[in-house]
Amino acid sequence: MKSHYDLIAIGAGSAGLGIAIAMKRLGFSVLLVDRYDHRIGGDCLNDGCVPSKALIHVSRLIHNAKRTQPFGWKTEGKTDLAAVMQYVRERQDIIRVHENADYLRQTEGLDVELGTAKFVGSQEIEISRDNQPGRLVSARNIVLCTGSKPQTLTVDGIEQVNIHTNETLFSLETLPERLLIVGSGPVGIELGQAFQRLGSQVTVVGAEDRILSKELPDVSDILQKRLTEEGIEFKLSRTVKSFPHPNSAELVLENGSTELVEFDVVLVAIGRTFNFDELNLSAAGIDLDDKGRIKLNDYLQTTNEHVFAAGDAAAGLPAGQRYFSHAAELHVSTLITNFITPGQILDKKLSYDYFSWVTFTDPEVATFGLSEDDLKKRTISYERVAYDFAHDDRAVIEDYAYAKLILFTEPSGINPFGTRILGGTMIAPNAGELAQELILAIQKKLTAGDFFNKIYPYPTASRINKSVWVDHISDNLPDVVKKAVNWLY
Ligand SMILES: Cc1cc2nc3c(=O)[nH]c(=O)nc-3n(C[C@H](O)[C@H](O)[C@H](O)COP(=O)(O)OP(=O)(O)OC[C@H]3O[C@@H](n4cnc5c(N)ncnc54)[C@H](O)[C@@H]3O)c2cc1C
Ligand SMILES: NC(=O)c1ccc[n+]([C@@H]2O[C@H](COP(=O)([O-])OP(=O)(O)OC[C@H]3O[C@@H](n4cnc5c(N)ncnc54)[C@H](O)[C@@H]3O)[C@@H](O)[C@H]2O)c1
Repeated sequence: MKSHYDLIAIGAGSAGLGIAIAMKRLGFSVLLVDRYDHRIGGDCLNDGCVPSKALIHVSRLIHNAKRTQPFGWKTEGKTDLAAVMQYVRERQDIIRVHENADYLRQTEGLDVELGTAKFVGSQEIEISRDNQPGRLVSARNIVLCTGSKPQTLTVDGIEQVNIHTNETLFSLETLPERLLIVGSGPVGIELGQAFQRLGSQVTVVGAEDRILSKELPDVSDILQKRLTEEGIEFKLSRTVKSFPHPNSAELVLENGSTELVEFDVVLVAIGRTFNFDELNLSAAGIDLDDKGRIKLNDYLQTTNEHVFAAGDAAAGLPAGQRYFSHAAELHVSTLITNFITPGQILDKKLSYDYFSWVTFTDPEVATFGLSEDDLKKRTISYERVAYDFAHDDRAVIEDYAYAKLILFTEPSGINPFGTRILGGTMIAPNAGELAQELILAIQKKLTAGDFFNKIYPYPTASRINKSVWVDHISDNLPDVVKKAVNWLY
């Protein structure tokens, strides 16, 4: 193996794999480093997106089977969690066939080194295993793709509790009767619904007064109501004060009063922290900010001009933090564009203006483009257009009339057909798929007229993307336009 590369990627998760493979395919010499072969694929493959979505898939099958009872079917039985986790592992193994060191070496032609990387100079790292002195390698540019790990909960009595994070949860073999989830963000809520559907009694404790606090309150309210109907108990505006007993948690409310909840297993899902401790960042002149994130400029560059960050490790971006596999994809494409663009003046700044994400609950929540907060901060004029699926035939047929689409659009003006979408949120079954057309519309600056003129097969669920405009345009047609068409008739 070489000792100097065009690029070294530290960490082989979504970010590291993405940049290493793309740069190698472009003809650069690339070294990809991760601690162990089985960590290749990072959080997403090993203990994030893939296992959680596989678990959600099985839990949905079980839930849907139970819903056939009113039509004469009898469904009974108990979830065999060992079999469910076996299914999860099998899905991971299928993906792992092309996410492992041998495959990457042989098929992608990458140099892959297994070991822990630490900086020993501004463009030089040492890769060691088992704390033994390791190999020294340098590169023109180094990209930190070291990801994130779960925040730990530090309260009295925690050592006596059967406690898990997303890193250990998927090795459970027996379904907990009572699962206490601390944290009401996407990890807690997605996995909470999955375990409730598998048969656990789930209680969610959240510090804030609503679940999924990064979403609009309208949306989190609808979701919370539906999850409550499925049997999840919510203990919001509360934190865990202590675990006085291996099976009970003392919760503290905002007014200082306390209450006890009983459980068998705890899942902690209270956000993310970073893997910077072993990297010896100071040896390369890489500074952290006061929140422990790597200081970055808009071009994902650290305080060392040859070192960049991507993926969860890039939480210190001026544009804000986004912990998603596809945020890593966006970081990678921005970095590569800038690496191969002549002259810094043409470099692309990282922007989340067209970014989107999906929370894979049932119903799903899809959020895209500029948020209402972004619009207010940037003093951009907008209108809030809300559409209830109660008026949509497909939603009536398939019993999701509770669903909702909220768009932030340009003000209608004299020609409502020319209005464009700026951002929005949808809560509905398959919202993640339904919203893709809206996301493309934002990116390609499509107008209300483009949707209006499209004929959607009846009764496709995506007709909603037109219906919202039909109602909005009808409501906002200026009198002068009505007079003109009446005259023309
Ligand atoms: C339960 C859960 C569900 C999720 N679901 C989704 C989802 O549905 N969709 C979505 O988009 N996102 C989802 N995410 C988020 C997503 O998993 C992460 O944003 C993504 O995996 C981050 O990728 P990354 O490459 O930045 O980091 P990681 O995947 O964490 O990879 C970092 C790698 O760096 C290695 N590393 C760290 N330090 C060193 C070092 N010093 N030397 C060598 N190697 C090192 C680690 O071993 C690791 O393999 C989910 C997260 C969780 C926890
Ligand atoms: N579908 C997806 O794309 C998906 C799914 C899961 C996770 N993720 C990513 O993973 C990241 C991490 O998710 P997460 O849910 O762990 O974190 P999060 O930061 O999004 O949410 C954590 C929640 O826990 C609460 N909390 C913090 N400390 C607490 C305490 N002591 N007691 C009670 N509540 C407490 C916070 O107020 C917050 O609401 C997310 O930001 C998301 O980007 C994405």
